[in-house]
Amino acid sequence: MALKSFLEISPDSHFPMENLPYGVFKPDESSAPRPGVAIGDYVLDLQVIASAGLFNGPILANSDCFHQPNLNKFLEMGRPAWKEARATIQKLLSSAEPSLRDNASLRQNGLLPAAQVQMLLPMAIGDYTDFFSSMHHARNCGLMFRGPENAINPNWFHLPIAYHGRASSIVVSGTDIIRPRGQGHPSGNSPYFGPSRKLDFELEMAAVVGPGNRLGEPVDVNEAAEHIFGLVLMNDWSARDIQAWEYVPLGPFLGKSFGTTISPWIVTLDALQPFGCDAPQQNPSPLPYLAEKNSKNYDISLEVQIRPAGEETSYVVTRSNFNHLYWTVTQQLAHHTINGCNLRPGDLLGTGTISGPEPESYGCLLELTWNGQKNVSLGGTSRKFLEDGDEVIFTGCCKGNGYNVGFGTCSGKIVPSIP
Ligand SMILES: O=C(O)/C=C/C(=O)CC(=O)CC(=O)O
Ligand SMILES: [Ca+2]
Ligand SMILES: [Mg+2]
Repeated sequence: MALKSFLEISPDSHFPMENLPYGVFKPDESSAPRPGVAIGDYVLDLQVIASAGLFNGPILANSDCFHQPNLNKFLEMGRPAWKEARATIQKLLSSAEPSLRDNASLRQNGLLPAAQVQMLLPMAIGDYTDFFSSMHHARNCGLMFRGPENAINPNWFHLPIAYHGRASSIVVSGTDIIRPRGQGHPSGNSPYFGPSRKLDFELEMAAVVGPGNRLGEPVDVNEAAEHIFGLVLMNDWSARDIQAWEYVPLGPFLGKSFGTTISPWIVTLDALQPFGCDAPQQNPSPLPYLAEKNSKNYDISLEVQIRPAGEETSYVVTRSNFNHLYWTVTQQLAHHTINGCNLRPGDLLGTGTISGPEPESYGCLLELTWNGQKNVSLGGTSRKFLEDGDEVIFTGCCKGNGYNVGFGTCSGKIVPSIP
């Protein structure tokens, strides 16, 4: 049974009372960024709510965490603060609670139509790491880049492989992506330099780090969930021609670092809790430091649409699910810290491309077109890789009984390379 708010919330909304995702926004161009929570078609301004003294629980009453231009301070406070904030906001928005419902001026200042505000990156991201945790994606990339002999390296089944990404070029949904220029090396030819000819998306999600750990003090895998505030949708834009030529032996560099897009709303692990499901059986069993008492994934349906340049209509090119990940986000986080590496509040851990087993569930054009050998159809037109003007739109949603816990969208449009 859905929780009841005094606000009218459509049953199709991604943002009912059960969700309450956090973001950062500006009410208008001239105002300062502040934290907010999405509720139906509105954004609840947490700075206004805090200034009105309505965060009156023991942890948040005297905190300035919602008077900040990003969520980092709140992320650092950890799960007790997150739980207190969620309980307070759920109560404030409920149909039975008068303090906001019956206060017209507070509603006027504190509840803004989502369509009118400008969303920003929700946190300052110090470091960004991208994992490689879908077995289907690993196998498909391996087949294309390395051949059938060693499509998946033996180490893949023993540890969550990752590379260090570039934090400075992470942008919020809606930001244009400039087609990168770089070197490619078609087989049998000399390298060329120019605009990427094989620009791709990668369907991913990412974990937002909470308190983090001190340098030299790893996080236990069974406590790793306490360090994850929530998840966002993520597009790890990838230039496949640049990547294929540069990545041996050190891994992704300029083929990935030109841009990564995340959705503006962080859906908390607390909101995702009802959608937890068993993670895949791991064979061989992981080493003890990666063995979880409770190995959990989430049932999150994911979809990618492309709106071709100059068209109003967008077309679904793939459907996948977060539960296809072989390595869980908690294993990823524990593994990241096992050598003593410190994670800090606001760090971003990409899951890796989330491909499922069927060709209709592959998470990037490289796999969907098998490196340009076939086309994906977009109504009257088709693509091997992205063209200038194409907009790529990700959505993610958990289906509850009579409600959704959704992520909204994560989108970006390709604009031409600089001349
Ligand atoms: O197989 C490779 O060499 C690399 C493939 C990727 O592009 C992987 C990557 O960015 C990680 C991921 O998204 O799973
Ligand atoms: Ca990736
Ligand atoms: Mg990227």
